[in-house]
Amino acid sequence: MSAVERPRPATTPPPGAEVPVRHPDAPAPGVSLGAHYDECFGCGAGQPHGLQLEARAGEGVAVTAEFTVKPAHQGAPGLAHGGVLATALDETLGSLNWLMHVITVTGRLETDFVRPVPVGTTLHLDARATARVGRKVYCTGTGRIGGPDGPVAVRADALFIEVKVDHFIENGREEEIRAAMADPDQTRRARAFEVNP
Ligand SMILES: CCCCCCCC/C=C\CCCCCCCC(=O)SCCNC(=O)CCNC(=O)[C@H](O)C(C)(C)COP(=O)(O)OP(=O)(O)OC[C@H]1O[C@@H](n2cnc3c(N)ncnc32)[C@H](O)[C@@H]1OP(=O)(O)O
Repeated sequence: MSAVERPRPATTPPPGAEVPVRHPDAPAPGVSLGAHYDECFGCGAGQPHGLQLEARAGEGVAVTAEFTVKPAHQGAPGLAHGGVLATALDETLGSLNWLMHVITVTGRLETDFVRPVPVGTTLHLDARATARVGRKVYCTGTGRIGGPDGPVAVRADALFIEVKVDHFIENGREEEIRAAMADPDQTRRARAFEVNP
């Protein structure tokens, strides 16, 4: 059965799944992860209306992040759009890549919207990987308001799938791929994750 035909929520790890392992070269807890791509809508500085989310390494295979909701992120008047909040969770979960030194992309993202999030609010996010099975990484995250220990406003369970750099080279629009490949830092960062001892 192909992935799109799957009838069941697939974000619950099966029995016997491996425990995710923190890579020995993962950034130390508290260290900022930086953007994986400057033009990323989630974390890049090159997107003025993007989320410009800043994530940092946590303990184990976990990260924390903050994102402040701007007027450009509204759905209803004065409130964050749900898709933007899902993006914040997606980006935070995606940054777990840095802790495991793998490249993964979102296969499935299940989001609960628990409380409305007003413009100007800083969303305090955390994410952790809970299990791995082959190329599949199971992970979970929350976004809180009012502080890192504040009430949960959004949460997500997700399934990320490991890919190689070729996934981007083969599927991305040519002009951006060419520019990324011409940037030695970008290429080095991406390729480094393919070697996963
Ligand atoms: C020099 C160039 C420089 C490049 C630099 C790049 C740097 C990048 C660095 C870091 C990037 C991080 C970016 C983070 C951004 C935030 C995260 C996002 O928003 S990512 C974007 C949104 N996601 C997608 O666009 C995926 C689109 N989907 C796909 O491409 C494919 O469907 C893919 C790769 C996910 C899977 O396709 P398959 O053909 O490789 O593999 P199959 O066999 O279908 O799946 C593998 C296993 O996963 C399950 N699976 C896949 N999708 C599933 C789903 N939706 N639900 C349940 N299971 C699923 C399958 O059933 C299979 O499981 P079984 O091994 O048989 O047990």
